[in-house]
Amino acid sequence: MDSIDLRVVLSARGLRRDFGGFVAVNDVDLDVHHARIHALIGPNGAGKTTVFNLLTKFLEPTSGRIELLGHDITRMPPAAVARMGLARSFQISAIFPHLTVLDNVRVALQRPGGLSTQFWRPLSALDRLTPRADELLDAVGLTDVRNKLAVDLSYGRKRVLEIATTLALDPKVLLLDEPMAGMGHEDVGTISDLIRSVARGRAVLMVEHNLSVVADLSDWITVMQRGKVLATGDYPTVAADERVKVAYMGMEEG
Ligand SMILES: Nc1ncnc2c1ncn2[C@@H]1O[C@H](COP(=O)(O)OP(=O)(O)OP(=O)(O)O)[C@@H](O)[C@H]1O
Repeated sequence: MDSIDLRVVLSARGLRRDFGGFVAVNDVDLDVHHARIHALIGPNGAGKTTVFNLLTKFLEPTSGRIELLGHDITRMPPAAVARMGLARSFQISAIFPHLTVLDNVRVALQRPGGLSTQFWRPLSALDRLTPRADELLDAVGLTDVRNKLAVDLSYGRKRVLEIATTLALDPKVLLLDEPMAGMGHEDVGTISDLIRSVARGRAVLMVEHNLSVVADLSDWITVMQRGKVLATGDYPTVAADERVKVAYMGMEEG
């Protein structure tokens, strides 16, 4: 097997987070591989968002260890982890609605590490970033709306723009929070294609409720329930797991 493709870029061991007496994440092990799409799924309240918050260091783990690209990041601040190559794509709130699509990407390109936007720089100072911004817009299919205000884009394309601003950081690992939330049928196809293409050069870990998208996109799946890993494997393996079927019984598919 190809050692590069199978490289573990992000891993967690024995990850735990307590809130008062409540254990939201309990002894979670996770390995995220370069150039693979890994889905984190599970019923509401399973602990998926808390795992994301722990991996990005928005929350401190109660115990356990997290490694990014072979470095222990367990006690590192979020900005340092972002600079090392871990990016999280939020929902569309992360874009500037009254800047153009191009300027949103150019602003994103001038903030290495992503967390310290330098607002005082005039936009004209961003001119040198235009070629790279155009490349990114082309890669995500937004060239035709490059000069539109972000606020005027459809919901789906706002989400694409938001992902493009995250890709401006050229992350090694991209965490996607429910990329299909609120998407219409057409947009689901567009975003799926985009996720596939961005995963060629980096690891993608996504929380997603839409199980047909998970089945279609994921190379590997971790199923959580009540804070713990219930099952892990490829889609056919976890879909055939009796414990997973029971966990999902009565739960509506996205
Ligand atoms: N800051 C907090 N304080 C107390 N409890 C919390 C906190 N954050 C999360 N929890 C609890 O931890 C559990 C896991 O929540 P989490 O949001 O991680 O689940 P989830 O799998 O992302 O759920 P959903 O699919 O509904 O988003 C829930 O019971 C939640 O109420």
